[in-house]
Amino acid sequence: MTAAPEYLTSLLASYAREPPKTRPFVTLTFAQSLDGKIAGTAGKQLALSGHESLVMTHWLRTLHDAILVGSGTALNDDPQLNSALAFTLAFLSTSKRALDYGCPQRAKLLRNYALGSGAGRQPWVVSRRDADPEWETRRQALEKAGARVLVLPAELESRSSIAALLSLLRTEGIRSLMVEGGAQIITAFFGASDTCVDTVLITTAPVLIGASGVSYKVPEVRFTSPLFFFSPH
Ligand SMILES: NC(=O)C1=CN([C@@H]2O[C@H](COP(=O)(O)OP(=O)(O)OC[C@H]3O[C@@H](n4cnc5c(N)ncnc54)[C@H](OP(=O)(O)O)[C@@H]3O)[C@@H](O)[C@H]2O)C=CC1
Ligand SMILES: Nc1nc(O)c(N)c(N[C@@H]2O[C@H](COP(=O)(O)O)[C@@H](O)[C@H]2O)n1
Repeated sequence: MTAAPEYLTSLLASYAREPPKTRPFVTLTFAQSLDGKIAGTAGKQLALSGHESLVMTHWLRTLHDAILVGSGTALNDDPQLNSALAFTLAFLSTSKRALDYGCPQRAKLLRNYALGSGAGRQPWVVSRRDADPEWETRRQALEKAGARVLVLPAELESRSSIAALLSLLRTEGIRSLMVEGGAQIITAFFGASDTCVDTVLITTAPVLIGASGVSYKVPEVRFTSPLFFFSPH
């Protein structure tokens, strides 16, 4: 397929407009089981999406300026976040733990970038500055390995972490953001007090995982954006 499917381009048609001044357009999208689990016991990565859904996810990656995952997902899954179809740009997290993601032998995002073959763009890591001297050492190591570390500016510290993060990304020229997870990040976006999600797209797989699986929460149902479910998987 050489062009994105019409159902996705029409879903995201409004993203062609100028995004809000304080944030990019945001698509929250992930795959879950019938009992609402996004991963197995102890975070075991699960292939919940089937072929059709993965094609959709890869197209979605090409239709956004950037992809966000939490440091938990980055460290647990070591994802590629690229696409069989085009380039993507990735963010990892908003905190210090993500600075552990600095070993190019292990980190697929850094390896993709280092290959310079068009397989991936430079990963960005968003972090809060930390007084611990170790923070600076880890920042330098991660940048040496090929990432760009963005530090949340002090003036944004008083805002909720999601609003501050989105504001920073907008300032950096990101007009559309695809948020893939994991559980804490999904919960934080569902729970953010400011409206910050434009589209929610959930793939539901016809499987049950059980109580030991990883699940997200919807802290309060104040969410007004339309929900889309992708069931054929
Ligand atoms: N099925 C699917 O579609 C997907 C499944 N997954 C699964 O999800 C699991 C990982 O989920 P989880 O462990 O919850 O990790 P997350 O990927 O949600 O990352 C959690 C980390 O993100 C940072 N974070 C969380 N909330 C905020 C916030 N409000 N502001 C700033 N930073 C925040 C923190 O980083 P720090 O600790 O560094 O401060 C936190 O530890 C994995 O098992 C993975 O396989 C992941 C993506 C998609
Ligand atoms: N759409 C979707 N379906 C699933 O079944 C999944 N497990 C995920 N996980 C997300 O995709 C990342 C892995 O991507 P790569 O294949 O390495 O590019 C993983 O980290 C989750 O963000 N997504």
